[in-house]
Amino acid sequence: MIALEGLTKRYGGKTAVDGLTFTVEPGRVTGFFGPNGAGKSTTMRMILGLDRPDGGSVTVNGRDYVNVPLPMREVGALLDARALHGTRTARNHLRWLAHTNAIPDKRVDEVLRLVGLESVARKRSGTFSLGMGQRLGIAAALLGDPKVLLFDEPVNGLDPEGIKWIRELMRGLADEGRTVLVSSHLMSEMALTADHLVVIGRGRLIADVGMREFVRHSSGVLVRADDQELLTARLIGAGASVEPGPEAALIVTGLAAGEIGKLAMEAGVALSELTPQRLSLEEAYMNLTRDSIEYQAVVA
Ligand SMILES: Nc1ncnc2c1ncn2[C@@H]1O[C@H](COP(=O)(O)OP(=O)(O)OP(=O)(O)O)[C@@H](O)[C@H]1O
Repeated sequence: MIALEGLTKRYGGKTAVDGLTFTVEPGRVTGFFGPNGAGKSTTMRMILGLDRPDGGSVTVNGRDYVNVPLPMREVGALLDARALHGTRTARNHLRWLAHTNAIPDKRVDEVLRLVGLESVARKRSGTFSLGMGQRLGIAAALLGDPKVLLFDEPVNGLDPEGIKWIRELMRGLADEGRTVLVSSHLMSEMALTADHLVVIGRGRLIADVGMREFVRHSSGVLVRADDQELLTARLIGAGASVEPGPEAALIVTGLAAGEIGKLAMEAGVALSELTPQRLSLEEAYMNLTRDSIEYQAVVA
């Protein structure tokens, strides 16, 4: 488990991470979402002890990660797959990492097999494609057989086959009871993998929600009625959320179309439209983060 408590990081006058509190639970894939510059990488670096927080705390399995004697056995991380030293072979790169973390050499061949790099194990990593580099980075993360894994934007620049492979790998790791935190700004992709979502914007927590719940909230029903005021009151009384929709319609979330129809009938309200809508996950995510996007594109 990873636990953040009021975690804060400032760079000069800028607060990159602003009082973040959440936990990342084992046995599931937690998606860590936010627009560019939201503070995802900074948070991950603080989890790994690579950056010092200016406030708050973070623990991994109840301990301060900085004080862990053999860190690779505790936490595996893929931070920047492009930051590879190209002169070593893939196998030697991993052997060196294994050696410094008291991990037996045979584990190197195991992880090379696991990530499908056996046939290029003796090639210099500098000759690797982006996808192969990503696999090597993941092999390094898995080397110490850690219970906690962090992946920062792992699918960036990968082809569909590579993306599918990473998705299945993360799923498998979570199914083995490990804690998996994966950052992305691509909701549609991560929606296929994550069971749980933590969304941040401008360094602050925006949502900490189950994927299923997020999906449920991303759908609504468009309603037009002759007495929208009365219907709105009844809907809210029944626990629904009601927002203004296009052309004076209402968008209702939290109740199914059939339940809305029944409520309207009981209230004596005539409906002229009752249409279930489904926002794409990207749209739902945009709605969540709209106010926190730092650099909005200016449309000429
Ligand atoms: N070393 C640093 N010095 C100064 N500012 C930094 C540093 N690292 C990050 N920042 C700033 O902190 C903020 C958060 O950056 P961070 O890289 O954590 O965001 P992110 O969510 O990972 O974004 P992206 O998806 O673009 O990688 C940004 O405004 C960034 O410019």
